[in-house]
Amino acid sequence: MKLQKLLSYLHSLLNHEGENPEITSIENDNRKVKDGSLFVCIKGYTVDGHDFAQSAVGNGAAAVIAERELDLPVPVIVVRDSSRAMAVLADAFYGHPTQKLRLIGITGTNGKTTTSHLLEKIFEDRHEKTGLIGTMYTKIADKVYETKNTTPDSVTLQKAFHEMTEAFVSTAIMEVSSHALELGRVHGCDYDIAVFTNLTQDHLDFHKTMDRYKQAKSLFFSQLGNAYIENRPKYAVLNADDDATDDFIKATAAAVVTYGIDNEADIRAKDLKIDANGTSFTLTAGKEERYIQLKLIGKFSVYNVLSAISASLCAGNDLDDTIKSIEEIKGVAGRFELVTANQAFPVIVDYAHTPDSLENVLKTVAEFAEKKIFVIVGCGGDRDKTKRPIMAEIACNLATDPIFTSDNPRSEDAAQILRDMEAGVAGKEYSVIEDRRQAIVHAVSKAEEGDVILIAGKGHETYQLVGDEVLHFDDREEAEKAILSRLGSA
Ligand SMILES: CC(=O)N[C@H]1[C@@H](OP(=O)(O)OP(=O)(O)OC[C@H]2O[C@@H](n3ccc(=O)[nH]c3=O)[C@H](O)[C@@H]2O)O[C@H](CO)[C@@H](O)[C@@H]1O[C@H](C)C(=O)N[C@@H](C)C(=O)N[C@H](CCC(=O)O)C(=O)O
Ligand SMILES: Nc1ncnc2c1ncn2[C@@H]1O[C@H](COP(=O)(O)OP(=O)(O)OP(=O)(O)O)[C@@H](O)[C@H]1O
Ligand SMILES: N[C@H](CCC[C@H](N)C(=O)O)C(=O)O
Ligand SMILES: [Mg+2]
Repeated sequence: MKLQKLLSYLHSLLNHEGENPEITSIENDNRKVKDGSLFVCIKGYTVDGHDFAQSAVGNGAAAVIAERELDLPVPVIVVRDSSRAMAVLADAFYGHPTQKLRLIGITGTNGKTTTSHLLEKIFEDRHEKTGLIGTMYTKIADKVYETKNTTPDSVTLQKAFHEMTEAFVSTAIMEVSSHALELGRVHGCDYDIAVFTNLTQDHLDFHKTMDRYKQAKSLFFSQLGNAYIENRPKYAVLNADDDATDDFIKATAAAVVTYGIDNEADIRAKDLKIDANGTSFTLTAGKEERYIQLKLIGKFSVYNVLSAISASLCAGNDLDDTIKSIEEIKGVAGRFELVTANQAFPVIVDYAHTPDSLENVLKTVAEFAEKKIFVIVGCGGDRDKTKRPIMAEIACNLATDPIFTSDNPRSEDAAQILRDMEAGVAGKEYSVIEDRRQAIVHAVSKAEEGDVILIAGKGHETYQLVGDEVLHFDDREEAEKAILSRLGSA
């Protein structure tokens, strides 16, 4: 696409006329620039992309988008906010791909990955080709790509959508993080259905206050279509049991569908029965009523199922087909995943890394644990420090044997993170075993029939981030090794 054509999408009052090279790609990393790239300079949290503009030109950049004038031998287009300009340009460069897809976005503190996988199953059972973008990976039809962020930057995102349209994907499902909303990564995405799971504490290192965190989430609903087009309805699917929903109802012009358990809702679950093998409940959807039996465990799973059913109905799917798909789902990797190696007690690996998710998952474990509950839990480095003492307190209140350990210390000192956790539990009973492998071995060696071990925080992760190193580490593998070693030496 020609530079001038691309720039016309910025709708800028400033005159950008001038040279008009052919643009071959949009890049914000000078190391990815090739001949004809448009290089976008982004002032990041670590470095300033403007410092790499010269090198980008050296690598072949045909033009540069920047937030200030730069002395370069190629056209430099100055914009107010280069991240936002990048989103506009990426959407245009890739031919507005989300207008050609049914796009379902999911935001909320917990449950995004789980809900996205429930929806993926529902649409795949309808024989649709699907795309999925989220924490675990980006999946385009049958191809799976590694991802760095839950919601990637706008260029990576639009490129993925473009590839989806080329692969005849009809429904794309994606997690929309609050960081992405705040930083404009999803500008240009034309969502058809926007789902809200819940809002509880996390990411205060980034958003500073819960109110600002809520405002970031609110952007998702306020940016959802503000026109009423026949045959192109827009839906906001909201959790009636979460206080933030009232604000999102006010923020959106889209049709609102609510789901819930405790409060009145369009799609509601009642008579929940939860045990170690699954969960059952009665669903009401308007005048329809169905008995549903899930292999998924816990009240929080029912919320994810309700939001997925609601989104599916908004997409026009049949209720009974949707329920059939949901009832078949065994689980999502690293979410309440059982490690079984013939041991006498359940060992569960779960991705709870926020106060609310830890509380939910421990309360669920308490519903079927007959004796002790061991929880192995840590808190990530370079992340919200204020959640550390709270998570430690929840672990001590809801488990008999809490063990604090490391979870991706990143640039921080692992021992200091543990001290931050301990600040919340003075006088309570707990152990500290910094080495996560040893913490798992310890719990496995102590547990007996009737006990439950919960290994929280890393779920599907296959690494431990220590400093700049990515060390292979998988809770599921470690638990299995520890169990086999105990059984072998018994
Ligand atoms: C705080 C944050 O969101 N950071 C994101 C940001 O990184 P940054 O600001 O540090 O970038 P930077 O390294 O300063 O670079 C600035 C610019 O210079 C460019 N550069 C940099 C170096 C170089 O040699 N050449 C070069 O051109 C970079 O490409 C970039 O355009 O831009 C990067 C590229 O898009 C992101 O990968 C990175 O996410 C980091 C990895 C991250 O950890 N983000 C977390 C906080 C996050 O976004 N999490 C949410 C999910 C949270 C949840 O729901 O649980 C997510 O959506 O992933
Ligand atoms: N609806 C829910 N409400 C509260 N907690 C939940 C809910 N769904 C899942 N959880 C808990 O949160 C953990 C993370 O779930 P999931 O990965 O689906 O969330 P996420 O929103 O994608 O998280 P992230 O933002 O880190 O990607 C689960 O392992 C479980 O402990
Ligand atoms: N998306 C979350 C994942 C946290 C996972 C946990 N293991 C940690 O490292 O804190 C984050 O980046 O904050
Ligand atoms: Mg996720």
